[in-house]
Amino acid sequence: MTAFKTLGQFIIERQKDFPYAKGELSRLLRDIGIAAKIVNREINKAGLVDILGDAGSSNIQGESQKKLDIYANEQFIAALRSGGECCIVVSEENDEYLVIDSDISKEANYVVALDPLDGSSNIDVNVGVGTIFSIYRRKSEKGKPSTNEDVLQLGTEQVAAGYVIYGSSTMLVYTTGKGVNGFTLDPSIGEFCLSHPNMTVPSAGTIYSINEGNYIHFPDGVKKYIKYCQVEDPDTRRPYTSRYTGSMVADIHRTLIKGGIFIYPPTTGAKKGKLRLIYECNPMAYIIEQAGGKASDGYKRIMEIEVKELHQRSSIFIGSMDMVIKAEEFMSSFSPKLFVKSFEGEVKIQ
Ligand SMILES: O=P(O)(O)OC[C@H]1O[C@](O)(COP(=O)(O)O)[C@@H](O)[C@@H]1O
Ligand SMILES: [Mg+2]
Ligand SMILES: [Mg+2]
Repeated sequence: MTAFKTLGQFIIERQKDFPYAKGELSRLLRDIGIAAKIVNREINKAGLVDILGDAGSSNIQGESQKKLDIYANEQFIAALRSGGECCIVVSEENDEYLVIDSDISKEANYVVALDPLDGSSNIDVNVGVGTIFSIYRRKSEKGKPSTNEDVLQLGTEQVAAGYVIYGSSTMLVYTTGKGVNGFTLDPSIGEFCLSHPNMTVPSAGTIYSINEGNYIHFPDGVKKYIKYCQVEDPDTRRPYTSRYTGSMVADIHRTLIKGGIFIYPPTTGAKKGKLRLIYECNPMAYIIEQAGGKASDGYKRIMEIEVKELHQRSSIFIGSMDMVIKAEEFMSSFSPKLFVKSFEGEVKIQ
């Protein structure tokens, strides 16, 4: 019987990659793993406990919050608070950033950005959902008040990022800038075990993932790229197949393993796309880049996009290197940046 390395063992072992490490990041990743297990337990019995459906409140983005959004948010914040390695939390479900004011956290080094429950529209229908996290070092001095500088950092400043997918099995996938590793939760021992070491995304794939229901609102570059994916051409293994779950975590996880491209473009209703830069696009971009793939807004590298607001949105083209490059070519040919700037007006002309 193969003895699998647990997440805890792996984290400690990998600490040697960071000569000056004092174990803070290791403990922080441990805390995230604990919260993921607690949320997983509730998701697994969602239909039996009062955790499905709307919470009756909405977040700053005007989205109605699901009970599981709130529950997951509370569990992750509680685990980060009791673990003591996190001083600030940015969450999709909190309008402002949260300063963790416990004594031990005042001396903490790390800022955590969270999408506590990703794929909320799929909760009640038992389709895979997830949690996304991103970790930064604080910029403000320890013990001093936190500032916007702490939370509005470029994606390139991430020290770690990851996601949990609550699917047919529950997995935690993360990077600290030295490759990507995946751990599967073994419910019989309550441990995440290393099941997918050194994950890499194939440079080419045959799957494209986009909500085609918004087709008429897409910029020409995206419309043309979709047409390109659907053309018969065996040499380039086209037509590609279409897969879209409505949960970014599930679509990115499939893309990481099988290759492909996931696109959430600007639309007339959302000129900057829908997904949030700090706790959805940047962490996923870090993981996919660390796995050998690419992530941009159709023009610019996601992790170099200036962060001005907590819940700032960005369009995203992410996945296999060759496919993202091809999609970017279509964007620059048919939706040059200037064009997109005045996108709303153009729709009427198209
Ligand atoms: O229904 P749409 O517009 O295609 O949007 C689906 C996208 O929205 C999201 O559900 C947004 O995330 P949240 O569920 O965390 O708000 C993504 O997971 C998913 O990729
Ligand atoms: Mg999300
Ligand atoms: Mg969410």
